[in-house]
Amino acid sequence: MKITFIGGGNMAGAILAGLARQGGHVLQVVELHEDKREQLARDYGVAAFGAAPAFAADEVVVLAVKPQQLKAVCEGIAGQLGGALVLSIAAGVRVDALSRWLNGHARIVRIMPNTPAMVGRGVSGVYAPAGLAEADAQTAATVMQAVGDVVSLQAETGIDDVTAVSGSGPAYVFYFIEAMIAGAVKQGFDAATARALVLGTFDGAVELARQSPLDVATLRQNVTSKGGTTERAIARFDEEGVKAAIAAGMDDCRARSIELGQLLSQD
Ligand SMILES: NC(=O)C1=CN([C@@H]2O[C@H](COP(=O)(O)OP(=O)(O)OC[C@H]3O[C@@H](n4cnc5c(N)ncnc54)[C@H](OP(=O)(O)O)[C@@H]3O)[C@@H](O)[C@H]2O)C=CC1
Ligand SMILES: O=C(O)[C@@H]1CCC=N1
Repeated sequence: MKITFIGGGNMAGAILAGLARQGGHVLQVVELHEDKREQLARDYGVAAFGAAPAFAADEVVVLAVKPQQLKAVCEGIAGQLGGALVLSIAAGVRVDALSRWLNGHARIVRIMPNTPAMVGRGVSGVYAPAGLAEADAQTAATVMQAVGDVVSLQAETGIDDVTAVSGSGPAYVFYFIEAMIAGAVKQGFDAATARALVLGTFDGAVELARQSPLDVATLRQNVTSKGGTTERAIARFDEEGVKAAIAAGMDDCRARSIELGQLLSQD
């Protein structure tokens, strides 16, 4: 497949890394910054341009700029799309706006990926509008399956939901990891040992949750001896409202996705 990314930032780089590792694709990127173009060409062997080339109907164009930049980008490439399949990974911006900015183009799929795509462990929500050819929906899923798991979404609002869970989710996990590393350093460990202890704990706990027939609440209870040490830690987390704060943060994330859609999909 010939796949061109418009925007060569964090998320495009993560997906390109996964696609390059899979091999078998012609990969291109259009990116404003020369240093990023050079790095992407060096790291993943992609052809990197400062301006969009002309596309053809058997190509895939991935819109990977910030939502606020999308209208200008779409209007800039509308005349040279050549009927290509367009995948948008931008938060918020809806298919109807994309189609309008792309002169009525209808081959559009929305995707909400996440950065673990970089190591082939991404999770993506994919929304293909009703009326889109099944083959196009399948192509979008196939591109994202190259870098991880794919969840098909029946409604466009599902993109907002996925954003709050897995799209932004890696940041929540890194936030928790940061907090635990800081806590380990406070216990007296040097930074490298703290990192090894914490990442090892995350790896092991996730793998155990995957492999165990038990649900995660039971796995947590199994660590928590009556009258023991974990009980104290969890009691403090509950007292401080950690679970409620996480749920509220996810609600706010989803609300921002909807808000971005409303703000940016109007023109
Ligand atoms: N980061 C993430 O974890 C995720 C991001 N997304 C979505 O992916 C999209 C990209 O996000 P992210 O990679 O983080 O953003 P970045 O800002 O890292 O990447 C976008 C890149 O595109 C460049 N750019 C801007 N305008 C153009 C243009 N006209 N032509 C070519 N390149 C251009 C930007 O330059 P400049 O910096 O100068 O503007 C920047 O280098 C967003 O819409 C976001 O919602 C979705 C899921 C997860
Ligand atoms: O923070 C953002 O807006 C993007 C979308 C999902 C993850 N990063």
